Amino acid sequence: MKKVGLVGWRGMVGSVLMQRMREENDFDLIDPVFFSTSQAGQAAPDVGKSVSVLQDANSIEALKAMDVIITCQGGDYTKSVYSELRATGWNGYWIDAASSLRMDEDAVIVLDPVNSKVIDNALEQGVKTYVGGNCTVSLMLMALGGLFEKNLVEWVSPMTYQAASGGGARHMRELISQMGVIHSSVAELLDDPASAILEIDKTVAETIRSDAMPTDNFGVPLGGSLIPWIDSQLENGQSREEWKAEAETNKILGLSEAPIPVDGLCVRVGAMRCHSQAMTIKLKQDLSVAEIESILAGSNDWVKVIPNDRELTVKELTPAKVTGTLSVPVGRIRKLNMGPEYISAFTVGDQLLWGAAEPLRRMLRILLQNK
Ligand SMILES: NC(=O)C1=CN([C@@H]2O[C@H](COP(=O)(O)OP(=O)(O)OC[C@H]3O[C@@H](n4cnc5c(N)ncnc54)[C@H](OP(=O)(O)O)[C@@H]3O)[C@@H](O)[C@H]2O)C=CC1
Ligand SMILES: N[C@@H](CC(=O)OP(=O)(O)O)C(=O)O
Repeated sequence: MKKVGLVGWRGMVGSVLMQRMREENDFDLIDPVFFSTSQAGQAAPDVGKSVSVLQDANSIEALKAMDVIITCQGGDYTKSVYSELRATGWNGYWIDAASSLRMDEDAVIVLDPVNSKVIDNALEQGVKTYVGGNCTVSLMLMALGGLFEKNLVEWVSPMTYQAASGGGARHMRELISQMGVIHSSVAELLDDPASAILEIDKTVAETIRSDAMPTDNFGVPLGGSLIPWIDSQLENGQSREEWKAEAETNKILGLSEAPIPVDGLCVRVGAMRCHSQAMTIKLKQDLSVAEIESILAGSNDWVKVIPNDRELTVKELTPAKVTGTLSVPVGRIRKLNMGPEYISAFTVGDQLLWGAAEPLRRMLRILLQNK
């Protein structure tokens, strides 16, 4: 059995990965070794078989003994150990959730329901480094994969509504705390049916702007508001999150020589762990909505086309419905007034599942099948 080192397994993305690996009995197929940067020597998690105590995730010697390493520990960890580990001649498979290696020439971005051919090619060529894509990009491609596969997309402009979880566990906690502070500020007024709505609104606005709102993680209020910037600022005016849309989409699809333009604005909203995106798409041909829906629905087992109907849309195409599931609904598909090749679409997906953990465990499965 392959020795598989798991780093970052107790973090937020790592916990979702562990949950999925248990559900799919992945541990039956591997000899797992758990690592930690802070708890070496302590007991490893229970995965239904005997495992050693936690190993030191910074020990190159211990990492070198692995056939495969899966890490959800973050970019700083990758930067601190990856090159040193490779420099020793270690030729194992490195599977990573962090963005640091994504655009490296020697790395492939994995999203096998969309790019299994790119992955198969890379395996044949001996590529040993596989990185999960940015959550927004992976979720867009899970939804629109069929149109890309048939080379029907001239360009896409995704406008995103990204959940708090994209910032990490502390950001999720902060969002809920912010909501609690807002509610507490008007709880008595809410209990009184005769209270004036403008009084409630004024108190809420004052609370959101006040020091009572916990903002250590987001820097500004998110609850009752939104943040139209995600990640760092680039010189061309894009945010880094927006830059990833085109760069990663084309790398995932293997189109870097003739890239498809993908650009839009990324916005943080008060959802917990589902990213949503409203997309304007220019197609290369005038296709009927029925044809488009059929192409999208046929592209993988998780995409689900929601007819452009009010009742169905408000029930099926929301973070509340999708959270914690692998389903990737896409709807609001209609022709736009700009012309017959212009369509809209709206998609929702759990950014911790398809956006982070799931492509990693599936890459491990591909490796295990391959050898
Ligand atoms: N958040 C997201 O949406 C996405 C994140 N990623 C990538 O995954 C990386 C990890 O993200 P995320 O899972 O949010 O990070 P977390 O902060 O939840 O976990 C990272 C590490 O922090 C350490 N840690 C310290 N205290 C605790 C604690 N109380 N509970 C759990 N872990 C603790 C653990 O390492 P140790 O055991 O060594 O102490 C853990 O592996 C990111 O840096 C990013 O590169 C990728 C896609 C999406
Ligand atoms: N930046 C994403 C989450 C993330 O971790 O992205 P990446 O894996 O590209 O760093 C968000 O905030 O929603």
